[in-house]
Amino acid sequence: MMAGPLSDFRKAISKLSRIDKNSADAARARDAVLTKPAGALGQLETLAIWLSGWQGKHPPSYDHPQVVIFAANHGVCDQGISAFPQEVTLQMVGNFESGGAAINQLALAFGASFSVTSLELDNPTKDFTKAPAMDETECANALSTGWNAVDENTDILVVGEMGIGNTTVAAALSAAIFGGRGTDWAGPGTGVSSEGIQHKAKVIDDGLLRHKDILDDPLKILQCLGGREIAAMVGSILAARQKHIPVLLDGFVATAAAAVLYKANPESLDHCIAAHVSAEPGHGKLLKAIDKEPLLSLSMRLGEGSGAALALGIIKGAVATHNGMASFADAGISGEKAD
Ligand SMILES: Cc1cc2ncn([C@H]3O[C@H](COP(=O)(O)O)[C@@H](O)[C@H]3O)c2cc1C
Ligand SMILES: O=C(O)c1cccnc1
Repeated sequence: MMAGPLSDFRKAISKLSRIDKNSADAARARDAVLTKPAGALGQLETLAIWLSGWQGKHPPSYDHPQVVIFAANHGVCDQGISAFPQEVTLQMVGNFESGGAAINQLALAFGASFSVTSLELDNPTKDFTKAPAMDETECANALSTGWNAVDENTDILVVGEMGIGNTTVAAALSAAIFGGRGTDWAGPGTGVSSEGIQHKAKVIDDGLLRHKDILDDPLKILQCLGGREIAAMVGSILAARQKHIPVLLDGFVATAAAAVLYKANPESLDHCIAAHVSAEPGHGKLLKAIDKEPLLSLSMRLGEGSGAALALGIIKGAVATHNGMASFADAGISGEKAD
């Protein structure tokens, strides 16, 4: 094993916690006796069983849902790859702090705690077409920030981001991890034109070429082509795994963070559900590559954890029905007729 700033994270990825089969079995057994035809609550049933297994307890809980979002700036914005200027990242952090963003309202609607963590907004990462975006220590620090943001008593975690330029970064990571060129993964993001998308694709190709020698190492891909908020999301998803906390994945950018872990160890996302598929065209493709079916498809394309926060409502419904419904025996209702 390579020593160095990233080695603790490499170790964590190679020693993942496992699902608690006893809790999942207990949930499956209770699900089978609830007052409904078998399977009639569809994915709400499988979600309750999945939650129990990954929370490592039965019944599953929805007492402390947590939304964590991370904000950072990207040197690759110098290449003119976003419809918005970089200062919007800081301005939106102000909006998150005063409760005015979409994610604030969604977290509030589903009773989740909310925090935003800024990662050196006045010190963008390096332009990945010219140099590694981060050095190993910077990348490890961002991973640690994400790791430490996850509360011990969280029962379901949403991770999200704010960082002008980060759909270009997510597309570069996707291409580095799963192959293809910039045109396969670049999309409009905040709203660049079709020429803008072509330009993004070229910038991504330049980055892939510059870093061609490290493309077999997912954490080096993160360091060279990623960003601080994306590394922080990687750290949070990994911390959640070690703390037995299931995770809802958001859009293209959050899923690109998750894909770094998938590339390192495909089992590392078993505690994660894809909450939605974003309208950003690369996202559906990326979900297929990590073998995840999204719960929702609502043409959202915001980031901030917004699609994942919306899916908290589904998780809340799954826990409420699983934990609160009567069994056939309790309610004195006749079971299914024998053939
Ligand atoms: C006002 C505003 C609020 C946002 N909230 C999330 N994003 C999203 O858009 C950005 C990525 O798009 P691109 O790669 O095209 O820059 C990220 O900050 C992402 O979180 C926003 C973008 C804007 C402009
Ligand atoms: O799907 C996303 O994560 C996304 C899409 C557009 C802009 N920002 C984020």
